Amino acid sequence: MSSQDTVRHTPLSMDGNPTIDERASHCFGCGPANPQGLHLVFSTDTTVPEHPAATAHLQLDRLHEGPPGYVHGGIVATLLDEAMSKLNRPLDVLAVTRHMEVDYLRPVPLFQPLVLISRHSHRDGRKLFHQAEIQTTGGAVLARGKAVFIRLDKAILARAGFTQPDD
Ligand SMILES: CCCCCCCCCCCCCC(=O)SCCNC(=O)CCNC(=O)[C@H](O)C(C)(C)COP(=O)(O)OP(=O)(O)OC[C@H]1O[C@@H](n2cnc3c(N)ncnc32)[C@H](O)[C@@H]1OP(=O)(O)O
Repeated sequence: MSSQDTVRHTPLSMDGNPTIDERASHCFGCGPANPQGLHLVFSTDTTVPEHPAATAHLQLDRLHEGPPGYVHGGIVATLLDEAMSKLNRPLDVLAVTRHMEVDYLRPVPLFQPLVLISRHSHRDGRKLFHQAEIQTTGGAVLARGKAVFIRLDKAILARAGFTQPDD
């Protein structure tokens, strides 16, 4: 089953109980209300429910330049992180990135269509292990990321100091 998931990071079970990112819609990666954001639009694929995948198609310009003509490395990491974060909703968890590693395999070009793909690998208690790639439309892998996301609950939210912005 495939569905388009433009904004939400939060699990389906929280629908009707919007959390911070849903109310704000300013996520740099996918928030439609962020004027400087990347406005990524993902499709999530839950054909294999235990290994959901997310895909976005994008093309960047000089706003995101690092080396001349290529995407800044921090933006590359952002893209991978955002793609992996989109796996949490189909897994029905609210989670944030705890650890991420990036392999910069080839420079990522500006002004060319790119494909951003992520897939959930496995889970160990509250830890979720995800992977992501930035590819050319021909399937060449330009960058690869792996991350550990931590499932949040109310106690962790309070301990970590996450607070809700004013309405
Ligand atoms: C208000 C909030 C709203 C949230 C909205 C959600 C929307 C999301 C939007 C998404 C936007 C895009 C996404 C973003 O940008 S999310 C934004 C970026 N991320 C953050 O800001 C998270 C900051 N971190 C924290 O707040 C805390 O660390 C949390 C709360 C996550 C856990 O703090 P806590 O004190 O509870 O735990 P811990 O930190 O000691 O450790 C946790 C576990 O991790 C294991 N570990 C560590 N390293 C590794 C490693 N390399 N390989 C394998 N495992 C590793 C470690 O051993 C431990 O395991 P275990 O002991 O449990 O077995």
